Amino acid sequence: MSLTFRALLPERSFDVAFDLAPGETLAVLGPNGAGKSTLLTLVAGLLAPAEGRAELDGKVLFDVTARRSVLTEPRHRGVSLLAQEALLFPHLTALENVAFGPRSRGQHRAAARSTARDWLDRVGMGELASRRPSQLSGGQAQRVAVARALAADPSLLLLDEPLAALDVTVAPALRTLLRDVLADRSAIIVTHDPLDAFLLADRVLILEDGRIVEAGATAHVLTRPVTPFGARLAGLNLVEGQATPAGFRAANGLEVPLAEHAPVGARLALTVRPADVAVSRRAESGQGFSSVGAEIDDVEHRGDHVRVHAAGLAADVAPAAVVALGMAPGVPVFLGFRHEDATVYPV
Ligand SMILES: Nc1ncnc2c1ncn2[C@@H]1O[C@H](COP(=O)(O)OP(=O)(O)OP(=O)(O)O)[C@@H](O)[C@H]1O
Repeated sequence: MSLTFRALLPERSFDVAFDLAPGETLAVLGPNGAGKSTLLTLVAGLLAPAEGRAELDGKVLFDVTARRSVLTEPRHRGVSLLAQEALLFPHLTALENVAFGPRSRGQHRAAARSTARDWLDRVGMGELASRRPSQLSGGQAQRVAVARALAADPSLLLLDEPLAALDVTVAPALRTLLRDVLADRSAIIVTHDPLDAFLLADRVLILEDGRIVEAGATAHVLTRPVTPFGARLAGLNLVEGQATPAGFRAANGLEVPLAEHAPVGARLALTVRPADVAVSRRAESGQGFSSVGAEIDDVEHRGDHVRVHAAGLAADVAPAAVVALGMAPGVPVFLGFRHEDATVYPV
């Protein structure tokens, strides 16, 4: 199956277009209010765009212009939605919940129950098939919900933060299950968790204010982010700057020679891992090393290290170094890194 999607919804400042290749899993990320849920509900048919067109495997999901409005009913779209909460029918058993989809698509009772049993086995819930949702844990109920979504044999699976409501002890096993069922399936997963994007998605779409600000193969976005959100996702410092005759120069005064020529004035991005940024009390720029001076904005404890923020950069240092250098907000320091640890690329 393949999806083409373009939709405009001015009252939510939503204007998004993308395609999905057969078997591809797309992760949609972005800050709160970016339009992630809006995208899913438009595909699922719970919301109509002001304008746009979407096709799934040649079937029109919606086709809306100023003059006509074609909207396929949600249940005829070939799309299943897996939400944050399992949302099972409370009065039905796990088996009956999963059989509901095949049954309403016209399968006979026995065939629908057999399909349901197969899916419950696949998600590791075969033995609890006769339980009602109130007798299941959150993780077990979500497994049943996965089985229910897939038993309907959707062309496209939509996942809305499917692991967000689960305990951290249960989420990894369900993530593994999703990785397995998504492997050869077309899916769109909305998530706040970068790990879901790393482990489940082939491609990433980052939305901000109802627009796509970054898109590409997951590995590409994680190594060459161009937005602050993308950089946070990738766990990298992102410094924007431009090409000068001397190399890369950022607004904070940071200068780095360029390995490859870039036309003067070209917009560039520099990324460097916080673990590769060193903090010192004296300027140490020189051979193969650049630094920039600033007062510390914030010092944040993070498990086995401390993250120091200054000059728009984050540096991860050992707790002992924080004490030795007397690092605290307002203290002047220099943050620097070796050129070989930084990546500079055009934006
Ligand atoms: N039911 C609604 N009616 C009107 N506007 C809405 C409605 N739901 C969301 N919006 C608006 O649409 C925009 C996109 O919201 P949406 O819920 O799609 O964002 P999101 O990326 O899913 O956010 P979150 O991460 O908080 O779930 C926001 O400006 C929001 O205020």
